[in-house]
Amino acid sequence: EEPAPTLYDRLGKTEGIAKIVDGLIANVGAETQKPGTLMLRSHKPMLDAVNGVNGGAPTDPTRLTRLRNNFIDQLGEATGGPLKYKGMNMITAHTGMKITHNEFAVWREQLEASLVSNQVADADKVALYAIIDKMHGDVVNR
Ligand code: HEM
Repeated sequence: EEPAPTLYDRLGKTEGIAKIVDGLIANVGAETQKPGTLMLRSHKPMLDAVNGVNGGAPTDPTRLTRLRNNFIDQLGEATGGPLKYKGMNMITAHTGMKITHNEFAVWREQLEASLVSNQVADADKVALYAIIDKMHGDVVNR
């Protein structure tokens, strides 16, 4: 008998998780362009490194790609897939950003919009949010 599909399988394996992460990144990127947005503050150092400042050369053009690939690995591992997260732990990755609960909530709305556009089933969203929300304390107020 076949083993029950894991959350990793139900999300569409690495390809499905990559689409979710790319949707999140696109949504957060669009959010950082809005006037008065909460999301620019925490993301500005990374965006400056990727885009360069005042027409200057980027100092770290692959920084966002590394975050993307690390996030895919992290979710691919945490949902029961064969991927292995090799990035920083969540406390270290977010220390110094002083992310507020409110900023976390906006980021979570960007994730929600990606889950909706990728047609993730409600039960799978609940399972994914259980993973995400467990990390709230490691990400917020660091
Ligand atoms: C549970 C929720 C979250 C998870 C799972 C998560 C995951 C990650 C991961 C895997 C990295 C890359 C670490 C590395 O490359 O070693 C990262 C970096 C980052 N996170 Fe998060 N994150 C979360 C919430 C947030 C929130 C709410 C914000 C801001 C509103 C945020 C902003 C950032 C930024 C700006 C970086 C890039 C660091 C840099 O390269 O400068 N994260 N996050």
